[in-house]
Amino acid sequence: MNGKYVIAEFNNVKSLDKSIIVDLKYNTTNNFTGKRIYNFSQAILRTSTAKKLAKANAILKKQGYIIKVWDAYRPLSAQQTLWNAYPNSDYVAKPDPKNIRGHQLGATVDITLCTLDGKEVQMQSNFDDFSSRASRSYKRSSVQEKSYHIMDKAMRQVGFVGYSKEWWHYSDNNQNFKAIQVNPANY
Ligand SMILES: C[C@@H](N)C(=O)N[C@H](C)C(=O)O
Ligand SMILES: [Zn+2]
Repeated sequence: MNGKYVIAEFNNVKSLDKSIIVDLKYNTTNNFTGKRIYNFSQAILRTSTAKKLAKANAILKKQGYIIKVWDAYRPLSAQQTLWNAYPNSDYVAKPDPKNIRGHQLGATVDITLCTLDGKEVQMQSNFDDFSSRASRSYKRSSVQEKSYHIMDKAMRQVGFVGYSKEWWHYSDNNQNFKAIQVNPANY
């Protein structure tokens, strides 16, 4: 990324709560494309969205859990690469420069839950399992149901809305942000 990217009203989630675990899957080849999609390791979000995530993490910590972030702000170019790899709007939002939203706005985050020692809890599917297994209405086992509800309740409590087809995908209920391309490495 180059000079057209500017610092704006974004925050690195770890600067608000360093206990949040960040493991950006698209900064690795361990994602559904098998390719590295971008080259930064910072999870950044709109400042007010990041504050909500930190609040959810504080709620979860009292219950013995920590949030792990798999993806946060996603540049438009990255969204295009994901769309090219899997052009199915049920599972990947089709990028539209005239209608920037969700990850590309920095107001959406992909997460899972870990225990306080950093181990992922059992969820109903892997990240980016683009099948009915990922659906919020999937019939979960009792262990999966417990983890899902603990995470979902905390996220809803602070103002996130879960996407029906992907249990890991949460959008801030405020998406009223001016679209801007930034370089997460600057945060
Ligand atoms: C690609 C997947 N992790 C995801 O975030 N999907 C939604 C629909 C999106 O692309 O915004
Ligand atoms: Zn997502």
